[in-house]
Amino acid sequence: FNEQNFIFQQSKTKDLLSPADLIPRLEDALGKFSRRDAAEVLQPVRTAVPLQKHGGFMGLMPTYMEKDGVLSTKFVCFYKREEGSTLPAVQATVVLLDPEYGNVKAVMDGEVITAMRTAAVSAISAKLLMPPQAEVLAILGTGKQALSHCRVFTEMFSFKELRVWSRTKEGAARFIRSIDGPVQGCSTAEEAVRGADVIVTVTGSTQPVLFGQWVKAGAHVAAVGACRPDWRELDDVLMKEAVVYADSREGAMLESGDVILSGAEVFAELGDVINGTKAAHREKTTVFKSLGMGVEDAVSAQLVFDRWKAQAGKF
Ligand SMILES: NC(=O)c1ccc[n+]([C@@H]2O[C@H](COP(=O)([O-])OP(=O)(O)OC[C@H]3O[C@@H](n4cnc5c(N)ncnc54)[C@H](O)[C@@H]3O)[C@@H](O)[C@H]2O)c1
Ligand SMILES: O=C(O)[C@@H]1CCCCN1
Repeated sequence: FNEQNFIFQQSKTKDLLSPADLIPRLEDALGKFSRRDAAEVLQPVRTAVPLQKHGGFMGLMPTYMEKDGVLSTKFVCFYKREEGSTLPAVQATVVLLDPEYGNVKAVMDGEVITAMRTAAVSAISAKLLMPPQAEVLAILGTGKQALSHCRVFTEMFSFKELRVWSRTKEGAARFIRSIDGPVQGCSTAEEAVRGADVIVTVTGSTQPVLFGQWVKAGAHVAAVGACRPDWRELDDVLMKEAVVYADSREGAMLESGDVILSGAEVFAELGDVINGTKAAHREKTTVFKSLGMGVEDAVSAQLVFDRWKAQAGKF
């Protein structure tokens, strides 16, 4: 393994991935995961190794899809960042292997994959769970995930109004400069979410930033941050009032402070809704608790690899 072509840097993954191509593959992968058929998807809950000295974790996210012949793992480091910090909260690398021989097929920058697949899965949750005729989208947080969610959600849906909130003025200003199209910067999270039909929480917060009393009945919340058992983004009121969906039930029970500490029940996985085995309660307030799964990285990395092979006329 020393051929340069097999290292996919950020610019390459960016060129080769698009939400339109990725979304059907992610829907298929979420459905397969929820069937718990070991020949379709083997994906243990992520192993998180604490990096105590640096306020972070290294997550290992292996996945094997026997029928599809896909074997991969992501290494992801994520950190609790203090206000004003300009360091990234998340850094990731995805390794794609040959399941028959165990050799490495490709090493890919994981930043674009993580940003796009996470936003695409949130968009799938909104497609399934948001109220009909949703008009207002609110995003809490203005980092990388906020930008990718904004891109994917505006590509997939036609909201009439987009609002954003950041804990810092600079964060909101940077976000507003980075995107095309109108967006309303809000000075409080409450102002951003009051009356919103869809709310995306993409902050590095470890305390609730979204409170049930602000959320319109019937709204859909895609909750993407707070991925440790003692970290929160949502309060108990919201967790208890909403119908809660997760990407992985086991993941949510082990990793999500919002689920564990509120005592809320996970009603279904997104894959159960895709498979038609659980209902999509669009008429109720819904929360999709996203923690991120290796199988999402596996199909994204495979897509990058397939597109590259097709372009390069390889094999
Ligand atoms: N579910 C998933 O699959 C998945 C994937 C990637 C990232 N994440 C999580 O999403 C979150 C955002 O990731 P990112 O890559 O966009 O990070 P980022 O560092 O680019 O952005 C983080 C944003 O959160 C804000 N923030 C940080 N602490 C806050 C606080 N205490 N209160 C309010 N806002 C705060 C920052 O100002 C910034 O706007 C992180 O929690 C990350 O762990 C989840
Ligand atoms: O699935 C992921 O890639 C992310 C990384 C950061 C923490 C939460 N999960």
